[in-house]
Amino acid sequence: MELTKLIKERRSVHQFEDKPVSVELISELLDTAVWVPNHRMTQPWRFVIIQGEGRCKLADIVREFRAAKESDPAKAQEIGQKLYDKFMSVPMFLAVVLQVNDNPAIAEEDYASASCLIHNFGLLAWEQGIGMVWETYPLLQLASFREAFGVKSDERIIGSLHVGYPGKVPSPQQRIPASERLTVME
Ligand SMILES: Cc1cc2nc3c(=O)[nH]c(=O)nc-3n(C[C@H](O)[C@H](O)[C@H](O)COP(=O)(O)O)c2cc1C
Repeated sequence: MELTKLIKERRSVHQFEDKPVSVELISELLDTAVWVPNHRMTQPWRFVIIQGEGRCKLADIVREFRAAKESDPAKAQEIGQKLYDKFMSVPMFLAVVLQVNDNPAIAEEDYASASCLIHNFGLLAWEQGIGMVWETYPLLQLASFREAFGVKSDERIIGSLHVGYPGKVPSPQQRIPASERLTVME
């Protein structure tokens, strides 16, 4: 697909077909996605995929986490179950894990570089007919959620990517043209 079209037509996908995604394909796409600019070439990332039955553990954690916020047990059960079902409807969870750098300047550069990587991956996936959404929900800081992905204490999950074949593609949200925000100085 032409790059301009790919960039403009990619959407964040929230609803997926009940169809597995090939780990081999995702691994190949990630091998391409890592060709990002990366100051100091720290390459601080790694990736963890949870799919299939493995999703039950995540869905359980989410159900418990959300239900604990409700005082009414019936409401807790209902909302918790809704989230459980939502998580089970995601074919693949792909956590992007960064080694935390103690130097704030390097940590910021690392995050910038990893963001490029995630967008690369989103575009490459879209080209293959696969959708994703980059999720940054508070669960990323939850000990049980981090444990489920095998994240170590000096690591950070910067995104839980929900990946799958789109069940529904959202309408585009219009962008303000950059030309309206452009200042040229001579
Ligand atoms: C750093 C970052 C974090 C995001 N976190 C979430 C999130 O937690 N939940 C969500 O639904 N979408 C999240 N998104 C996706 C945006 O909501 C989405 O990109 C935006 O609505 C524009 O839609 P589009 O990607 O389809 O153009 C995130 C995007 C970025 C770049």
